[in-house]
Amino acid sequence: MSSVIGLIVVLVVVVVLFVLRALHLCWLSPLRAYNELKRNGFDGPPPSFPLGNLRDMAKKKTTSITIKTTSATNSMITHDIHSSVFPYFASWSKSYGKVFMYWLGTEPFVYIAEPEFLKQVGSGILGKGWGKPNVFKKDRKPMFGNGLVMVEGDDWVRHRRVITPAFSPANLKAMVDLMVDSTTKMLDQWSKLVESGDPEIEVENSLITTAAEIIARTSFGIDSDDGKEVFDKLREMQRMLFQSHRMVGVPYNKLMHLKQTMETRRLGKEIDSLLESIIDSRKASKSGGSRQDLLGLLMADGKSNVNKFTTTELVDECKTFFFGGQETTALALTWTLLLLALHPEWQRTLREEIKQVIGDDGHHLLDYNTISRLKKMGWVMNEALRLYSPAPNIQRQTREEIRVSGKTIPIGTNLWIDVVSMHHDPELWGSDVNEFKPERFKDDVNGECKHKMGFLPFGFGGRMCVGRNLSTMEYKIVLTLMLRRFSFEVSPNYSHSPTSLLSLRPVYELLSSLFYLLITSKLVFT
Ligand code: HEM
Repeated sequence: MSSVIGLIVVLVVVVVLFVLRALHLCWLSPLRAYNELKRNGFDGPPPSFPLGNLRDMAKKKTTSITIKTTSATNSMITHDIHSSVFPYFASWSKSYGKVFMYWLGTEPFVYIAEPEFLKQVGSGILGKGWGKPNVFKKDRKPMFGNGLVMVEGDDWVRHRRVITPAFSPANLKAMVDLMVDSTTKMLDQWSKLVESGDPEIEVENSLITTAAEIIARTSFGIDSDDGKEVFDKLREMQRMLFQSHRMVGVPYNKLMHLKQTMETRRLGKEIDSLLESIIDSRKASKSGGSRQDLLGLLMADGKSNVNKFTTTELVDECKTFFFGGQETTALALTWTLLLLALHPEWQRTLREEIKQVIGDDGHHLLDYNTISRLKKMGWVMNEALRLYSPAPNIQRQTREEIRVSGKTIPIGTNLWIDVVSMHHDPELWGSDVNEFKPERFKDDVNGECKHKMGFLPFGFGGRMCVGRNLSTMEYKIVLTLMLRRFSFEVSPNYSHSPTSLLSLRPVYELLSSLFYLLITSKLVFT
């Protein structure tokens, strides 16, 4: 009898504790954050409990897709994309300005599309002083774990110190031949398509596959088959994690999407064990961790044990680079091809530059130093990254109280920096903001943006993208090889509907692997 009473008491205590915790999580803590931000002058759309502003966001997104999806008539393709990629932010900005508060479930976010405000928020904060929103860290754990994108504090310093040398000029130079090799393989397949009389190419998919192969070979020294399995599973996971109906920020949302949560966990475990076996076979191989590619540097013990990565850390970094290393660069190239297809005069300009700098007879080798002389291609890359930034937003969490323009941002506040908005703001770029004009970058690395923090394709401060030199080199090599062999037009089958699925992609929803940017290609050099 007494044991039954004991059990009941334990159960009651557990239930009471659960209810108290849920109350704290769902009600008291958000309410305190809301009041604190309000007191400090942050306004925004009124949240409802427990969805915050999610319902309104979903509604605005659906309306924008119905309205904005356009067919491929060139004149109908607009680069004025902010209101279709982030319709809720575009709409709220009209009422609350460029800095306001909004809610993902019970998680408050300060939205920032004002470069001067961002400059002041970031001044004096070192890379290790920034946090990443806990809500995303938890949600995206199977994808990035505690890799460089998510890690914080002294651990971030340690990871960044070990990883940075992998992108040294000497290491980048050694990657050129592998990049040329993988790209040539892709272009030979394109040639076959053109010769078969079906010149329509699924550009995004082609480029993602090639970029994936490049990162697998250059950073991990593994062949494309091993890499492909990891990439396929990572993409599947991305599709699950970023489906729009998920309710990130709503307490216990994983219980509402149990099947999806279990599936994501399963994929995460499979990816981890695939990567562990790649790491193990690398350890067992003769060259082991002494190779100077990314995996070699991660595996090297360092002079002391201070820099040594645990197996879990190694796996998390591999996932981070497998994902970060291919998706963004491939999307930068995909968007560039769309822009060049719409602007044949720029295809001609770049071809002329390639001819002058590298030669067009195929005998001049592409190398690291020559590529850096492709200046106009650099302007085109910047302009493509401005109009269609593959990383459409940057997220942070404050780890100290910050005072800006008389407002206090409390510790633990989530920040959402809207890169697409800043890159499309006429107040920063002028009335031609939505036009493709690479010459903006001719004499100014910031494209004559009125504020230095208004152009952020690779992020800012100490946490700026560690792979930017690699991706610039890869971009120039792949584009050079493509332009030497093909010219591009927009296919009538292309539907312009850019969307944010972590990265900025050409089509709405990654429902299947068949949503690609379609471009008609013609062989120009035989
Ligand atoms: C066009 C190509 C690329 C774009 C637009 C891009 C964009 C970005 C942005 C905006 C950030 C800052 C994120 C933040 O502050 O939260 C970032 C960070 C990062 N990127 Fe890239 N990236 C590109 C290519 C690459 C490549 C090729 C790699 C790896 C091979 C890479 C690996 C990373 C990593 C590891 C970080 C985290 C750095 C840190 O927090 O210390 N990225 N990237």
